[in-house]
Amino acid sequence: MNPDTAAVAREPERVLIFDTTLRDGEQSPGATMSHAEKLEIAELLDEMGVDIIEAGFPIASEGDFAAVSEIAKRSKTATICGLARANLKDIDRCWEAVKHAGSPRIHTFIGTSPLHRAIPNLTQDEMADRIHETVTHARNLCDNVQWSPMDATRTEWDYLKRTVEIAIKAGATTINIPDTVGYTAPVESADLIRRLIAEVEGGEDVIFATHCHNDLGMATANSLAAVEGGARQIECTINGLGERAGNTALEEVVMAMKVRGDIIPYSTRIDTKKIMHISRRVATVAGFPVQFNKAIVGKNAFAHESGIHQDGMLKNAETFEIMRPEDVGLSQTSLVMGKHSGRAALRAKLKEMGHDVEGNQLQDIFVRFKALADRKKEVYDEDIEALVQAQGAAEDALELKFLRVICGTEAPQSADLTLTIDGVDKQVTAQGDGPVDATFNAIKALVDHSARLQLYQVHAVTEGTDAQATVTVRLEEAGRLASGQSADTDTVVASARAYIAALNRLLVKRRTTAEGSDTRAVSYKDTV
Ligand SMILES: CC(=O)SCCNC(=O)CCNC(=O)[C@H](O)C(C)(C)COP(=O)(O)OP(=O)(O)OC[C@H]1O[C@@H](n2cnc3c(N)ncnc32)[C@H](O)[C@@H]1OP(=O)(O)O
Ligand SMILES: CC(C)C(=O)C(=O)O
Ligand SMILES: [Mg+2]
Repeated sequence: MNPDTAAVAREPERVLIFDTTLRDGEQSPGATMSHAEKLEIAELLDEMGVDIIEAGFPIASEGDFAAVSEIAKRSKTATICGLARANLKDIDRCWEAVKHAGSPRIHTFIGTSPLHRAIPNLTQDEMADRIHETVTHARNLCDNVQWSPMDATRTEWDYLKRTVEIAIKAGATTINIPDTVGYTAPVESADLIRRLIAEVEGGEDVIFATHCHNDLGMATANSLAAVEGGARQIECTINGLGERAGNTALEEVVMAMKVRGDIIPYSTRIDTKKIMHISRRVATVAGFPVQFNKAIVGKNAFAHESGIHQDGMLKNAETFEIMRPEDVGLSQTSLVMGKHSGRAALRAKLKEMGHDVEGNQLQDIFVRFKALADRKKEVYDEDIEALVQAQGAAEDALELKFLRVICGTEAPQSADLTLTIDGVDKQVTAQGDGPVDATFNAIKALVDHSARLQLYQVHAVTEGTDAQATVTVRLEEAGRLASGQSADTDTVVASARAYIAALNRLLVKRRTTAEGSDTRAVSYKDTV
């Protein structure tokens, strides 16, 4: 008895996890992985507790052969499997690669449905003979042989039954039932496996496996239904990588069995805490980013933005989460700050960032946070820090009321500015060499001063074209330095606010200077 058959015989409720990220996953257009990347992913799969790793298709290329051989040599506990077509040359090549593993497996297949039988142009009898010959050959090389009738779910029942019986008699130890084109549905998936186990001669002596594709978005449901029908091996890939719409996602079936053990009472050997890391590695090396709302591993799978959800999460995480993020290897749930967030989440976020704010101060930051969130998709920690730092501007003598800048290829650029100066609105239009220069000239036109611009610095604090720009301005006047900082999705607005903040500080410094000898340094112009 090979180790996989023995494991299922020992524990009837055990489901073997067969990962084919490196074979079917790599067949996704553009997902090719390098030799070193394949070794890394195989090592992670082995450490995570995957039972069988389908490492490649050894006849396909020298590179595939080398990767499967090396993965076999390095394997620790996982069975290492290679794919082979229904011919002796493919099977020999496959065995040459997998034989180095502590536990090797040969997986051979042929398309049994009418559409697939037409490709090699074989009659049913000729194909039956081919299956007998190739599975016998594989079994003479290896005691762990998997056979797959490709496109099983579109194969006539009588012919499927006949071919499965031939494969079992020839020595196959696992019979995989592929839903190659993602055509089946859960009820049918369960019934097919149940019927095969009940009606196929020798059906109770082999492991039945399910290999689903996601063309109709039912791969996970179909795989779990097959298990319900008696399958004890699920074939899957990390992140659901694979041909067309992909294969069954490993993380989905494993977590479904873990979370809903009450109605899906099967177990796996997977260390689920390793899921997130391997998901990210596969996404990176395959160059296939995970969609944000992908179950289990998507960026938003444990993220909450709406105020009611965030409030509930802060009170009891179980209100809106059925899994603990730690169970899949995430450190914590993320409260995403955005236009749907409320005060409870903002207070918690500020506290996490070291700002214990309540009452009016919280309200003030909340109002500006909402205004920012209306203009920006996501408000990051750095954005909130910038809001906290910019607090207190309301008490300043100078306040930006309105700014419109005309800029583009035709110089000169001009700024139309209204400042509230000690409660009175003053307006001016000024020109300059670029939008920022025009804006600063407009400020100077309203607030006459002799301060020198010592520093003007712009940083995009977060990513994307809607990122907030943080602008820092430092002014120097009669040996006194004053800095201002502001953040806004509009760089020119942030520049104006930072300049005005620096001027406000300069005013305060001037007022607190004992002699008051340079009161002329900053004065307001009566421009209307
Ligand atoms: C559903 C699945 O995922 S099946 C696996 C699909 N994966 C891949 O195809 C990836 C690796 N494939 C390859 O690198 C290449 O296709 C190779 C090396 C296997 C074969 O390359 P080529 O010899 O140039 O053949 P080509 O790819 O053009 O056509 C496939 C051949 O395999 C035959 N074939 C396909 N499946 C089987 C099978 N299970 N058993 C026997 N022959 C098969 C086809 O009939 C065709 O044969 P023909 O050339 O005599 O008409
Ligand atoms: C090779 C087989 C098992 C396959 O990937 C499929 O049928 O989808
Ligand atoms: Mg497949």
